[in-house]
Amino acid sequence: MEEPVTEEYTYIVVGGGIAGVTCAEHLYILHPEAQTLVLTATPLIKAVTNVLPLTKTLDTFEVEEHDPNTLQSKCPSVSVIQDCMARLDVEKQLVHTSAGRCFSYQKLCVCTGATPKVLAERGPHVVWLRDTESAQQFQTRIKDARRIMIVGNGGIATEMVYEVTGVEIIWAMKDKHMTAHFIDPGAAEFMQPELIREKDEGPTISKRRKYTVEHSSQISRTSLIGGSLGPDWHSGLKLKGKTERKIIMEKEVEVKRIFEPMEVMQLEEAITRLNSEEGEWPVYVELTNGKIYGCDFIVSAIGVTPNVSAVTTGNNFALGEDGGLLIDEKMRTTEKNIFAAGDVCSPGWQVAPHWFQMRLWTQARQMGSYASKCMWSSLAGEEIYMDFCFELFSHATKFFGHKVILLGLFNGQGLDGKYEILLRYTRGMEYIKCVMVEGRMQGAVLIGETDMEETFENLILNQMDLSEYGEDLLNPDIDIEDYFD
Ligand SMILES: Cc1cc2nc3c(=O)[nH]c(=O)nc-3n(C[C@H](O)[C@H](O)[C@H](O)COP(=O)(O)OP(=O)(O)OC[C@H]3O[C@@H](n4cnc5c(N)ncnc54)[C@H](O)[C@@H]3O)c2cc1C
Ligand SMILES: NC(=O)C1=CN([C@@H]2O[C@H](COP(=O)(O)OP(=O)(O)OC[C@H]3O[C@@H](n4cnc5c(N)ncnc54)[C@H](OP(=O)(O)O)[C@@H]3O)[C@@H](O)[C@H]2O)C=CC1
Repeated sequence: MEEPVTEEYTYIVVGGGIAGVTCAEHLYILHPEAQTLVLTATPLIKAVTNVLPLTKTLDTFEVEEHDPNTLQSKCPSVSVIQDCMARLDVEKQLVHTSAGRCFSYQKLCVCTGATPKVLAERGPHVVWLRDTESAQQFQTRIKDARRIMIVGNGGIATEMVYEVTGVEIIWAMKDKHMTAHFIDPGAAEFMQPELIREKDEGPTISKRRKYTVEHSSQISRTSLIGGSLGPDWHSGLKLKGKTERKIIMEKEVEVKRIFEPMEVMQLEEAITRLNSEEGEWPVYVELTNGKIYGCDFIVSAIGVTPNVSAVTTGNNFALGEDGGLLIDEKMRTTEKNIFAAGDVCSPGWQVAPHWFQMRLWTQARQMGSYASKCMWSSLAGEEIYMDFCFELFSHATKFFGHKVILLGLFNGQGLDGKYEILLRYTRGMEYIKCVMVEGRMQGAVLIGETDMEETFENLILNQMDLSEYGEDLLNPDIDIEDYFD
């Protein structure tokens, strides 16, 4: 067979999500004369807009889906090609694609994101949420649903429980309290009243410029490589079932078995555990606490796995414990001239005491930006220093309609339970938690319009001894910003 012609690029970025697009945009700023290729499996790419700095390490921003031309017209030396990286030849520095094309690079950045982990017993009744296509499928299924089961206790489960109306939801979680992946039991209790409230149904106005992927065959449902959605995944969707909203939380459980109706009816012992008024459901789930629920479908919201297979096949990349591409402090993988950023990577450097990885939009953007500097500097022979954003974990989001800001070791991560907590709590208004070790602030959770994020960010970063202030640190009558800003 004839070898394809090799098309030459200085930089290749694989992936059109936040990490990849940010990396390409910043490569253009740093090195506009270089030819950069963004190779992406999806027809639409992500773009960050309306960036508003909240603190030194924290921005709020919106993410839109765009036609690739938008990036190409903004950054003329950046080309976007919709194709899938099928094989990577690290020796010859070549990327081979599914369409049979071949590209050479001097520096490559892998930004292929992550794929949802799906319950082991996946089948036609198990769905997940990752990209535009899976969100649309969820919308289609929810409209005829009376009861669904959501499995997981992280970001997606939390947002889905809040956004979906007109359906009975069984929320099955491993933990003792909801949203444990992000918040502590106190904060969960603060949010609890919103759980039972039926969310106002405003008009479904899409904040995101909406593009419909017309040819769903372009990405097969099983390939799981669509670009990841973000905070506004629900805007523009109608997420209403056909009954009354009701939430049943099943805590400290996992899924034991998933049954088809025929199978469950054959199990006499199972029938006795079913609620007699239930009638027939398309699928049944047995939980580890012995309960069996019938439902219309199951949502698997149990986290993500880095999407590394396209690069690891035939190569020897070192991987982190969670299966991501291991990267050093210059975002380099263990293969020459190959960098990685976003959900696909696992930081292998000695991270700062108040930073850790969470696979979030914010970090995908920060890593994409820093990776571009690392790629450029390694080509130009320039010295660069680690970006300041890796000094402090910070995340701004919304849960149950409340603004949530997480800073540093906000859940005492890595402190082995050896910390004190300072708390200020006004029901329905605000929840402020500080994690303290020997009078120094290590992390904070801020829920509501607290306006404390900048002050607390400084206090965590500068590790000032706050012992003398004791609980007055959160005294609402003392304006601590005057002391510490
Ligand atoms: C429903 C949902 C809600 C979320 N909400 C939030 C939130 O509120 N806040 C937050 O901070 N984070 C949120 N996240 C997480 C956040 O979206 C991700 O962490 C972030 O988008 C990851 O960006 P990425 O660029 O690393 O990967 P992705 O966005 O997944 O992009 C990966 C890209 O690589 C491409 N690709 C994959 N394989 C190949 C290949 N072989 N060849 C070519 N291209 C390939 C894909 O097509 C895609 O374009 C949410 C995630 C989901 C699913
Ligand atoms: N507002 C935000 O910031 C949002 C962020 N996201 C991000 O999108 C990505 C996908 O979200 P999501 O899927 O919710 O993932 P998350 O990583 O947020 O949460 C996954 C949850 O599932 C639990 N889990 C893992 N395995 C099982 C299992 N077999 N059975 C039951 N529960 C299990 C985890 O528990 P454990 O940790 O104990 O393993 C954890 O509570 C994540 O990177 C997330 O951070 C998504 C939506 C909103």
